[in-house]
Amino acid sequence: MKKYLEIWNITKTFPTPTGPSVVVRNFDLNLRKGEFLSLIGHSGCGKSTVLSMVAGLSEITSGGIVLAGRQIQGPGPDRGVVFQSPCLLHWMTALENVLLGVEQVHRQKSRKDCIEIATHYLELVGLEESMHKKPRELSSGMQQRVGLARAFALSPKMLLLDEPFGMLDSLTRFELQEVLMNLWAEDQKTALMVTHDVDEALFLSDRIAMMTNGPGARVGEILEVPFPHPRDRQEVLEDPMYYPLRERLITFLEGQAHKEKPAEESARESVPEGAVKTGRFWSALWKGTRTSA
Ligand SMILES: Nc1ncnc2c1ncn2[C@@H]1O[C@H](COP(=O)(O)OP(=O)(O)OP(=O)(O)O)[C@@H](O)[C@H]1O
Repeated sequence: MKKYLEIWNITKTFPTPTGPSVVVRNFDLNLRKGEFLSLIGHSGCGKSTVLSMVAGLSEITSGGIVLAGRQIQGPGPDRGVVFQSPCLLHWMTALENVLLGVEQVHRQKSRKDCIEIATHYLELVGLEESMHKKPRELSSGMQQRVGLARAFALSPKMLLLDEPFGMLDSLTRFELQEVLMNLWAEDQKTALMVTHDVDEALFLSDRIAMMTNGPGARVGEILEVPFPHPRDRQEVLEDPMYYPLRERLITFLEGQAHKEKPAEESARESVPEGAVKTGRFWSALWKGTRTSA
């Protein structure tokens, strides 16, 4: 496989009052150009930590990350990041929020051209009627559409999505999964997404990397998702491969839930106050067929 993103043997240690806490250890993962890969695992295993190292927002303790042949050494416009909350500037309209990044990335382009780019992506996410509204006039789903448009409009080399629909209700989440799929179909951006939702991962991804539980988490297994693009949700759900693939994900995660931590690591694991994550994943998993946090 030709590697576009190479996460090579990374370890991340956080200092804590009771000693260093190793969140991920010897973590390897490669993505090819244009691939959509989801990272799935239990709450607190280190998914967001990995994503923020790729975003350049968190330092790597050891190992390295290379994107398109260049080592990542900090944040940069070559990576568009979408978080759970879009964090829009409240005094600017949707268009101005998108334009801000576009003008910074395309400094050589005229304002008119930049407006065209921003408008194009806002139209793609279905906000042609609302692009002159301010965030407070938009629903949370519409705000996240602006967040997606903003990330794609930067023309980044890759997209990093950290539970982008985690705060939305199911119907809005489905709608936005379609929006993301359409954006991705137009641009074929290499994408790394963190999610708790196995159905979301199966609908959107080419591959799903399953993380072991921390401390010292790494990729335990990788699942190929064979459904052809463009995908239609109903067709995906009716595909005879769908439930066996879903079962494989759940079996892996269930296996991790029952695995004991190595005594040495258990003793060293320390969760600082305020950084504790809840066990939302598993309570949600067994409450219904859908597995989202
Ligand atoms: N700045 C920090 N200092 C110390 N420990 C941290 C810090 N940030 C994260 N951690 C710890 O690292 C571990 C992994 O956190 P992370 O947010 O990456 O997990 P996650 O898999 O994304 O969880 P969730 O699915 O609940 O969002 C957790 O135990 C967390 O408490």
